[in-house]
Amino acid sequence: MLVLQQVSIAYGSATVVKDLSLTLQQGQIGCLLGPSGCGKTSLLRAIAGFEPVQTGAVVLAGSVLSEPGMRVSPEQRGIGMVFQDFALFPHLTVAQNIAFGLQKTPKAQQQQIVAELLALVGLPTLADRYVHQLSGGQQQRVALARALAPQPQVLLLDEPFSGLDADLREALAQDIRAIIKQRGISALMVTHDQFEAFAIADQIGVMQHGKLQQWGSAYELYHQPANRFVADFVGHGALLKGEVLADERVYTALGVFAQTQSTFASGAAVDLLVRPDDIVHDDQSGFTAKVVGKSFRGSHILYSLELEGAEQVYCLAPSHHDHQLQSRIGIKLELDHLVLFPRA
Ligand SMILES: Nc1ncnc2c1ncn2[C@@H]1O[C@H](COP(=O)(O)OP(=O)(O)OP(=O)(O)O)[C@@H](O)[C@H]1O
Repeated sequence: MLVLQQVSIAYGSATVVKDLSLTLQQGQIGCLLGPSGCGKTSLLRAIAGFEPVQTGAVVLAGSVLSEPGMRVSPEQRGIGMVFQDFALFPHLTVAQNIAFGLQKTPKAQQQQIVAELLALVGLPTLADRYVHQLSGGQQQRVALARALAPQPQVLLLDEPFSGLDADLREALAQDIRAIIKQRGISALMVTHDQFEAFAIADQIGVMQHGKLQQWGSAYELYHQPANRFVADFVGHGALLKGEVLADERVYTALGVFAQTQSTFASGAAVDLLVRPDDIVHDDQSGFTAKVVGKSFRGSHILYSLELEGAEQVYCLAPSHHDHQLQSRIGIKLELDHLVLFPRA
């Protein structure tokens, strides 16, 4: 189990990670998501032992690896790292790259481990190739095998797919998830791409300005975002103005809805999160909206709709529901539960 307890990281006087706590259970895959510069890589580097912590502690399987003034060296942490640019050695073969961290292991055993890992990452015949003779996806598999060779307890991956094209990223993300699960180790990955995080992670952390805004499953982030930032950052959505009525139901331009919990009292001004899949096209509905934008997504079309009163929402409709720009369509808002924020 990897535990971060109120970790802060600073470069000079600039604190770039603040009081960040999270727990990654043994065997779990976590992902850190967040805008550029929010501190994701700094946090990964601190876990790996390349940066000191100013406050708090990094604890792995009950042992403190970092605290202010103390840092176990990166080689002694039992943590493997896969970098964005793969960082493979060009003058070594695939097998030599994988064996790089095994110098204290007897040769025969090294060969066995390399063969096992090459099979695991699906490259059993490429042991003698050099890096320049491999595709990007193959290089990333070799980088993964090299990081796994010393049998780390935790694997850290910093944007491991960013140099690869979209189709390959998705396939590789699935494969890497399966490989990590097969080894039973924990992994923490940094990515810019939320769909990649959804595909690979058990738990996702959303960071902003060095702070962890929420740590939860993809489902929780999407359906129960902790705050506006997470609501906006994860998935598509719009905020609809609402007023809480005397009976605590919420009045909006698309109807009146009961609060899931009575969080907001009568008279409160709120914003209701509306996801594109919450809006359903229905010509029988008493509510209509004007089509002001349209984006074809293959099986679906994402519509931007303008309501009476100029508020905008999105609607994800099956792609045979083909409506013209500027036309008016009937819609209804179908909500399982309400996600409400106090009006900004
Ligand atoms: N070695 C360093 N010295 C000084 N400042 C640094 C150093 N490394 C990073 N920073 C700063 O720390 C902040 C966090 O950077 P970090 O690389 O951790 O963010 P990130 O979320 O990984 O960003 P990106 O998604 O763009 O890679 C940024 O403001 C960055 O400029």
